[in-house]
Amino acid sequence: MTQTAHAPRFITFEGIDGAGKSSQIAALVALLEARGIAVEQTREPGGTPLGERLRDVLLHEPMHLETEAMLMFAARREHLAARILPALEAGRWVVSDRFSDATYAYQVSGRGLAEDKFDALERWVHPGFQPDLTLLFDLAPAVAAARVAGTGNAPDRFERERQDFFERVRAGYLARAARAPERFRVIDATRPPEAIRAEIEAVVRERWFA
Ligand SMILES: Nc1ncnc2c1ncn2[C@@H]1O[C@H](COP(=O)(O)OP(=O)(O)OP(=O)(O)O)[C@@H](O)[C@H]1O
Ligand SMILES: Cc1cn([C@H]2C[C@H](O)[C@@H](COP(=O)(O)O)O2)c(=O)[nH]c1=O
Repeated sequence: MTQTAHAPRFITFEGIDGAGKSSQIAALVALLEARGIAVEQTREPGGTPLGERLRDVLLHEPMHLETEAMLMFAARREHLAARILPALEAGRWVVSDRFSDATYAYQVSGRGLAEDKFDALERWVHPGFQPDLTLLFDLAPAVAAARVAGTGNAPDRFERERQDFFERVRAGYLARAARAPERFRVIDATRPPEAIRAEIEAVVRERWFA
């Protein structure tokens, strides 16, 4: 396995559905690996065998909002225990497509989960632990929806939500980013992929390789 001289970092990608995270995650992982850094690429909900089963339920079965929030955090608890924390302890960087900011944006802001219930779950599942860097892909829901439609894939339970839902999710993400500006980098996701890739490379270089 590749060894790294750098302290391992936990980097997350966030944004509404269709924001364009997937290909940028692959580019960042390739960039880090080219520097000799061992990287664990993962996603939420998911990232473990149990988490992937919960993902299937979460993306396709209708359920009560609090059930949805608790299942997101149940999958996350498993993800932390089985994947994220062991990787960081072993010196590997972790790049995750979504983490708890998604629960804040989708369940609290999007669906109206009580904020104190979110806070309690977050404190329970990962007290004092947050990503080192969160790249928030920001764009108008109409643009993101056109991208999702363009993939030709059958939309899941979240992707079928209306535009006003995604307006609230977007606002929730931006509010959370404003409360932790040192952790977040808000990316203008309307730009061409190459411009976004260059910005992410610059952010990572400035923070850890300058
Ligand atoms: N910067 C971009 N400009 C235009 N189209 C893009 C851009 N980035 C990605 N796309 C296209 O938009 C679609 C969605 O991209 P992608 O799957 O990367 O989004 P995502 O954020 O991972 O979505 P989800 O959260 O729904 O999985 C894909 O067809 C992709 O090719
Ligand atoms: C972690 C997390 C995710 N979601 C939603 C957001 C997306 O619509 C799906 C995951 O699909 P993706 O293709 O991997 O983006 O789940 C959520 O509502 N709450 C969460 O905590």
